[in-house]
Order: sequence, then C-alpha cells, then structure tokens
Amino acid sequence: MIRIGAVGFLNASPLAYGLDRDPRVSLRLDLPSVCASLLHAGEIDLGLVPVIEILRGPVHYDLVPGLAIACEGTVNSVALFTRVPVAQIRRLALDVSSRSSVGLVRILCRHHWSIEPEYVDASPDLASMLDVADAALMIGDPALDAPWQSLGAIKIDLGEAWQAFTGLPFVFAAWVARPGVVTPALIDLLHAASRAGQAAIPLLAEAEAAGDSTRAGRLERYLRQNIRYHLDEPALRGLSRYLTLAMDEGLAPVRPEVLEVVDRMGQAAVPGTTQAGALASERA
Ligand SMILES: C=C(O[C@@H]1C=C(C(=O)O)C=C[C@H]1O)C(=O)O
Repeated sequence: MIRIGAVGFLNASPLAYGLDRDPRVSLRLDLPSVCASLLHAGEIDLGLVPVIEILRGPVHYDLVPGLAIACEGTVNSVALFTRVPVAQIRRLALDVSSRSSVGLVRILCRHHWSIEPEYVDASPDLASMLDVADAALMIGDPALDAPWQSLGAIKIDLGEAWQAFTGLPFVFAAWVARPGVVTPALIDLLHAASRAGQAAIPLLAEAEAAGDSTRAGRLERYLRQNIRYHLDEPALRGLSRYLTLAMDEGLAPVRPEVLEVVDRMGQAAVPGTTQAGALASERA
C-alpha cells in the first residue's frame, strides 16, 4: 500500500482523480503546507507538494515526470490582493497554507516590483488579512472566492506577474516522492489518474459548484484554461528559474543536485530527444 498525500483544492482534483478508490493506495487530502510536512516527516511516501519543498527535504526526493499544477500566465487562484498601489505596500500578509507562492511573492517583491515589505503569516481570510496588512497573498479555493472588490482591493494575478517577469510558466506543485518509491508502475498509475481526471473536469467542476451552473462553468474554465497539468519543457524551465531564485534569495537551502535533476528532465523533455521523463530516479 502506497501512502499518497494530495492537495485538497479543486485544482488538484484532476491529478488525484480516482486514487481514493484504488486498493493499492491510501490517499489523504490536506493543505499544501501540510502535505509538505507529512512528506518530510515520512508519514506519506508520495505527495503533491509545493515545489520549493523539494529543496527542504531531509532526503533527496524524486520527482514524478510529466505532471504538475502549473500555469502559463493567468492562474486566477494565486493572487496578491492589495488596497494600496504596489509601490506603497509596507506590510504583506502571507497565506499559511502556501509554500511555493510565498516564495514567489517574495521574489516578485524584490526583483519585479522592487519593494521590501514586512511579511506576516495569516490564515486565508481576506478581510482579516487586510485588517493587519496592506496586501494579502492567497492561494487555492479561498483565493477564487475572496470578496476582494467589496473590500476595496485590487487583484494582482501572480501567474501573470511571473510571466511578465520571466516569460515562463510557473510550477506550483508536483508529485514528489521519498527515495525508492517511484517505479514505472507508479508513474503509469499517476498518469492514468491524470488522464481520467482531465476527462472528468466537467463533473469535478459541477460537483464543486453544488448546483450553481454559472459557477460550474467558471470553475471548468479555471481548470481547463488557467491550470496547466503538464510538467513539460517550458514548465521545467520555469521551475528551474524559480528554484534558482529561491536558493539565491535564501528562501531555501542551496541544493545544486536538485537543480541538475530538474534541468536534465527539461533537456529530456525537449521534443525530438529520447526518453522524456525517464529521469525520475537518476542521480547526478
Ligand atoms: C495554483 C495553485 O497551486 C497551489 C499552490 C501551492 C503553494 O503556493 O504552495 C501549492 C500547491 C498548489 O495546489 C493554487 O492552489 O491556487
């Protein structure tokens, strides 16, 4: 029995589709930050975890090829909500359920917007975050539903901001495993789940919308057009750039061997080369 932890947000449901009914799997759903802690503690074997956590593991993790929660431009569910112009943000509240986007917003503040706000951790509730800070980072389902207009805020999409800054996709989370866990059979299982999950997107959106057909349409567009599920060559370049910046900024330990694996996966994923994705457990 393989112990798998996935993110409980709607955006992860196509990747984890049907794993709860697989007798070979015990599946649990948690917030991204919790998913990462469970993997580090050895309480799960494989997790859909925030990518920055690959650098923070107690052991060298393996990355499952081909699958991710990513975006290319607008993501919609990862945003900075601010009541003041960006240049005037002095205090910024960070959603405690996030790890990758916390790193992303810190990198964008320093390198894209040239601001150095004070950061405070906060639960993902926009009204209370804006009570204690000028701006708030939120992710996932709470960000999709945040009442930013009525709170007098503007929404800055961080997928768009990253694309403006780098020209690249952004990878938020990927399937990450403890050593010895990734096998060809597991890779097949996860790719089959993802294929079934992509086909089930209308059903997943409808179930989440609980009878509200306008909302179901909006969620379906979010899953199809904003979220990208491919860890392909452009996504791997985005991931490599992000991990490099996170290490340079001191946001995570410096692990060049992790970057090498990501870069080699990217080279293998270039169309026309062989064995795309065969590098899961190869070591430098
Ligand atoms: C795009 C998203 O990606 C999420 C963002 C994460 C993070 O910031 O650490 C982790 C997992 C993803 O599910 C989102 O939830 O909105």
